[in-house]
Amino acid sequence: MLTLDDLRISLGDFTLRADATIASGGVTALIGASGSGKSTLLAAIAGFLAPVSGRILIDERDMAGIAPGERPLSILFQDQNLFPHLSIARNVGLGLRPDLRLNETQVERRDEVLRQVGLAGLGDRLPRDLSGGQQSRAALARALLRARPWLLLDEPFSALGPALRSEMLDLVERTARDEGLSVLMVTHDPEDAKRIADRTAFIAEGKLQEPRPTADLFSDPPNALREYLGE
Ligand SMILES: Nc1ncnc2c1ncn2[C@@H]1O[C@H](COP(=O)(O)OP(=O)(O)OP(=O)(O)O)[C@@H](O)[C@H]1O
Repeated sequence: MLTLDDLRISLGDFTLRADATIASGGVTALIGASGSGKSTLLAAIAGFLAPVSGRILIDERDMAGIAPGERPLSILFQDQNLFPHLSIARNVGLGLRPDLRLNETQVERRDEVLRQVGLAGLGDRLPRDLSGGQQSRAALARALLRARPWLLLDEPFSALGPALRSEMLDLVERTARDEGLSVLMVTHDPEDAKRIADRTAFIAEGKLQEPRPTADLFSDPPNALREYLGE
């Protein structure tokens, strides 16, 4: 469980408040307009931005003072997920060992995850020799190998066309379920949430609302969400 306990985060003039609980397991979407604070909230959960007040607890452990790399999560961004000078196999292997000294079992595990995301046989290529969708798959493979209980997605697939984006979302959902991960996914697109999110939390007017089952939220949206959806 991810608990945002009376949390207040500031970035310049912008302040976001969050007092909500995000259940473990499955996919939770964070939806809101551009500039509503979705990335800011993810940055705080990942440890890149210290809260002004309040607490972030992951599985009951207070994250205060815990460095980003030590938190029980992986995060994928839209850009800069892969090192351009390292092969795909090496980029992905970093998820297991930052010094890349993989033993035989780890090499097998790496190759298994490459297969799982549909990149078998492409490990020797450099990122620039893969398509955008394949690069997204490699970044996802590395996050999967890190095997942290939470996976945070900050619109990593938004540069992909609609068909590829849906394919990646389905892959995330499937692998997250197979691996027992909890996913927190930022999106500005209600269709992404409806596609894979069990629960959706809406951010508006500087505040995160408590997550609700996705179908319920969209069938009976609060006023601010209705406005956002243009209904
Ligand atoms: N480095 C910064 N300094 C000051 N204010 C910032 C900074 N980065 C973002 N902001 C402001 O913080 C607010 C929240 O931004 P954030 O990027 O979290 O929104 P978002 O919901 O993720 O938007 P988008 O969907 O466009 O990515 C915005 O009003 C933005 O202008």
